[in-house]
Amino acid sequence: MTVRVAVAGASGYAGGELLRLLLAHPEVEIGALTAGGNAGSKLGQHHPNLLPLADRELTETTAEQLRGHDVVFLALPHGHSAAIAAELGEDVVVVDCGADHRLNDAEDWTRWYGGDHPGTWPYGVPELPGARDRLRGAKRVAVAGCFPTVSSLAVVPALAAGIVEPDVVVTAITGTSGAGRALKPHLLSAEVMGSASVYGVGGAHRHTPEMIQNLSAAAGEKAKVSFTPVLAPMARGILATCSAPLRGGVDSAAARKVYLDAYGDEPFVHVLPEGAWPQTSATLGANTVHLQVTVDPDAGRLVVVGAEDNLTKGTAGGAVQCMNLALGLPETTGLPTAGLAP
Ligand SMILES: NC(=O)C1=CN([C@@H]2O[C@H](COP(=O)(O)OP(=O)(O)OC[C@H]3O[C@@H](n4cnc5c(N)ncnc54)[C@H](OP(=O)(O)O)[C@@H]3O)[C@@H](O)[C@H]2O)C=CC1
Ligand SMILES: CC(=O)N[C@@H](CCC(=O)OP(=O)(O)O)C(=O)O
Repeated sequence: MTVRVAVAGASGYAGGELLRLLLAHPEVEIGALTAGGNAGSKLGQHHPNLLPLADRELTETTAEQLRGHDVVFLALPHGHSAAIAAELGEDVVVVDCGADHRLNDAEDWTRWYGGDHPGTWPYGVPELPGARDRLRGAKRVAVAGCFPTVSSLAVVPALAAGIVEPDVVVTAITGTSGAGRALKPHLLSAEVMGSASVYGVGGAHRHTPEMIQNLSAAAGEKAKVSFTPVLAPMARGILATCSAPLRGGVDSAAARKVYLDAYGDEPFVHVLPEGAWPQTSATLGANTVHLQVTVDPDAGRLVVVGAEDNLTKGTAGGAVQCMNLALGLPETTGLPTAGLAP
């Protein structure tokens, strides 16, 4: 089976990571690569690491360029995917790395992103309850946000098992590539190096409703989420520390069993051996989430720590995993589980 694939937004960080993974995918042939203002330039100018594609020219992001492929990945800023997808036809698999089709609730969309809700597509975290069935054979996929991917995977098993209250605190340290590669003063090296800073504090980050959506579905009731992102001087990686009040007398061993039962058969979500704690470096470039769970008996809280590479499992790896499911390929095809550490 040869799957012809196009990538829109190929000059960006998510597009570059998609291409790195697609180059190693045995069933994929890489077709059109498109961009915005950088259309007309060579891919190698933007991603010198992608040597086999260095001489490929970036074209304009139009439906005309993207048509004629089996799969189209959209790695564009929010708000661009609905119009392009509508022009591509129903038989093409469209995998959207942006936020446009993640939220179920039209009011949530308007509140957090503005404008009319572009509609909801199957949600691209296969390991969440019921998601895999919706992704198999899907023609449209909404890849999850990077923070919701790791924090939902960290908390959903406990909520589904009813061992915690649906009142969750998430503090997640992130590298700067999460913000994309467009120039922004607060991401200059002089601002970021040697410093850690918070942003989107007090429930102001747009990933909060996406987390609430995932956690409420697992809990069977409306969940509360207090989310604080922390920018750290690293290029890639997210380390999310999540906690929630315990229900009943759950100890660390019982909590650990909940997670091993939930993820024991998952190829990409790994519960670390007892006493080992996740570190971002172990997940870099890998389509993995590393988790560890414990109970803080004095605080009466469950504490779960998760690590991922925001560009791999948090975007492009998750996107390729969903493409595999949509096409009926083995879900793990072409996806690394070995990270780049140190
Ligand atoms: N970075 C991350 O960790 C994650 C990103 N995502 C999502 O992936 C998408 C891409 O993000 P990211 O790669 O980080 O962003 P970048 O800013 O790095 O890349 C954006 C890409 O979109 C292109 N582009 C920008 N404006 C337009 C336009 N008007 N028309 C056509 N193409 C355009 C850019 O082309 P040009 O170079 O020509 O400007 C570039 O190729 C976003 O929706 C983001 O939210 C999701 C999860 C995590
Ligand atoms: C460091 C940094 O700025 N990170 C981004 C991550 C968002 C992201 O990449 O996800 P979306 O697909 O929802 O845009 C942020 O916090 O907005």
